[in-house]
Amino acid sequence: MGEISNGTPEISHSKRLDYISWHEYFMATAFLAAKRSKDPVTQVGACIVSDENKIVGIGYNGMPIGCHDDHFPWGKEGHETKHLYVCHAEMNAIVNKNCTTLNKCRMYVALFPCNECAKFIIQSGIREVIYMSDKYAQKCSTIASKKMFDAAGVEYWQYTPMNRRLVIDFSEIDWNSMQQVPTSPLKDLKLQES
Ligand SMILES: O=c1ccn([C@H]2C[C@H](O)[C@@H](COP(=O)(O)O)O2)c(=O)[nH]1
Ligand SMILES: [Zn+2]
Repeated sequence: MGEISNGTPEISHSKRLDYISWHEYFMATAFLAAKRSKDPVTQVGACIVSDENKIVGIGYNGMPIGCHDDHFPWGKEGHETKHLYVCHAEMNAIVNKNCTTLNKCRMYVALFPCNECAKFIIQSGIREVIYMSDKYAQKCSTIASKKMFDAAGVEYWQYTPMNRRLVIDFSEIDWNSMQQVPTSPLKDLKLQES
């Protein structure tokens, strides 16, 4: 929005062109979820999307309900490791689903799913997996995942972002332009109270 000479904001009648794509939106949502992870090494987020581009499930890697983040291990060495306890992002996204079926859905995920998650993905009906990192491509679990996806007909492909950076800077938000304009004294009063 620009400004015309008398100080009145100029409203554009054509649509914005710098909006993000569906892929960017859903992958960014997966990465936003990953920011909730307490894992010091690998933070994973997953976002499940219906064939109508509606988000139907989100998850990140974290300890199970009731297993406090501060009472369970986050290390990788020794007998007591995080791997015994952490719920994977994909599994959490699937169990968090807010619809009856995930048939024909796709999953956006920060890391290529392990073999256990691949089983969940296949059984849930998800048909496509879009991932960013394949850092464990050489591990048996990743090789097994790909073998199962190929056999089950689940498509998977690595996402390459169009934009290198996607920033949400709260300090840049123009709060004045987002405030509701009071229309009546009653509404004005309600706004002041809240
Ligand atoms: O399919 C997967 C595989 C792994 N995760 C989680 C589980 C752990 O919290 C980390 C992996 O930790 P490393 O230190 O990199 O071994 O990622 C997942 O959510 N989904
Ligand atoms: Zn997994």
